[in-house]
Amino acid sequence: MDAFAAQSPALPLAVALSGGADSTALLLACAARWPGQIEAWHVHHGLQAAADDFERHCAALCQRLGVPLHVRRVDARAAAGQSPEDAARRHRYQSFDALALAKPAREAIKTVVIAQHADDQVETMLLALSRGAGLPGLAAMPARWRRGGVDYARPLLDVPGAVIRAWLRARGESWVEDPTNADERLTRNRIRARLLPALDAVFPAFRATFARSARHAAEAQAILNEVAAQDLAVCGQPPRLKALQALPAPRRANVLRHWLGRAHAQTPSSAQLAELQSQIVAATTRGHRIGLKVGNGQVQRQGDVVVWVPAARAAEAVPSAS
Ligand SMILES: Nc1ncnc2c1ncn2[C@@H]1O[C@H](COP(=O)(O)OP(=O)(O)OP(=O)(O)O)[C@@H](O)[C@H]1O
Repeated sequence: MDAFAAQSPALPLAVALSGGADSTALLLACAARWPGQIEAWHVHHGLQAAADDFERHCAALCQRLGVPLHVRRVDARAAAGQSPEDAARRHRYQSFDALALAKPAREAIKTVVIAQHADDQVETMLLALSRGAGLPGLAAMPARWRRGGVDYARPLLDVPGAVIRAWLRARGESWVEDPTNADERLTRNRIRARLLPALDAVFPAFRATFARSARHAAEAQAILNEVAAQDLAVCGQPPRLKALQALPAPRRANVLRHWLGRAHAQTPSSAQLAELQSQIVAATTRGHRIGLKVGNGQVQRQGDVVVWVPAARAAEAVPSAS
């Protein structure tokens, strides 16, 4: 299991250690490969009774390996309308940001490694497909990205989960089993328990082929982002109505999505984008208004341009037309 064969990460490196099988294996592999250059980061979510077991396992493992362990405690309870997994992930990355900042520059961690594997990637793609996601969703999890001046990597992304567990067992290593993994009320767990065995039976190479599709989707999305940036430069910010009307429909959708995402952190649904497109195309005279609720605000026409205004200001200006 040489997860770093393709590219050596910048050191020193932190392993995001949950105490589960995958990150336990990743820590063991990293500590053997780069002794003295590794530390472990553990986030105590405080969500389940098992959280203390996870922390104890991490502490014992790190002590045995001589790896410094940094633990952060968070209250990762989900806000209204937020899934518990999303809340935990958000708190986790905020903790990683804080841990990355906690060091003086000369000792700064250069790379953080996360232990998601090939099965996790397939599950993420299937979840995206089930929601009718576009390319960004189908691209699933990137193998590398940058956040807060630190490189993040998922070196196990091509390794099947069963290979990781077999590797641990062969070494007599233990880990903590997350009790929620068996809970089939969670869609991801149903996918793991029911769909992956079926896929294995029909398409034995599905992990590799799905991963290839995810990479194709990520590459195609990168090109679409470039085209959108170029089109937005031509349309201006906020975009001019006439310039938007001159674009073919798929490129107009692409640039609108890009503009709303980058400039306003809003993600329109497919239905909203289709409605916005028809309002833009129909606005051929000065008198035509545009008004459509998107996220927590509204897209409106202001003279020659299209703007997005937050809900409070939208209410003052134009009555909602959506
Ligand atoms: N509490 C945590 N503290 C630090 N890192 C975490 C924590 N939870 C998850 N991670 C990191 O994020 C990755 C994905 O988390 P996820 O919850 O999807 O998997 P997991 O089942 O906990 O994985 P693992 O088998 O490694 O524990 C983990 O492999 C680990 O690298």
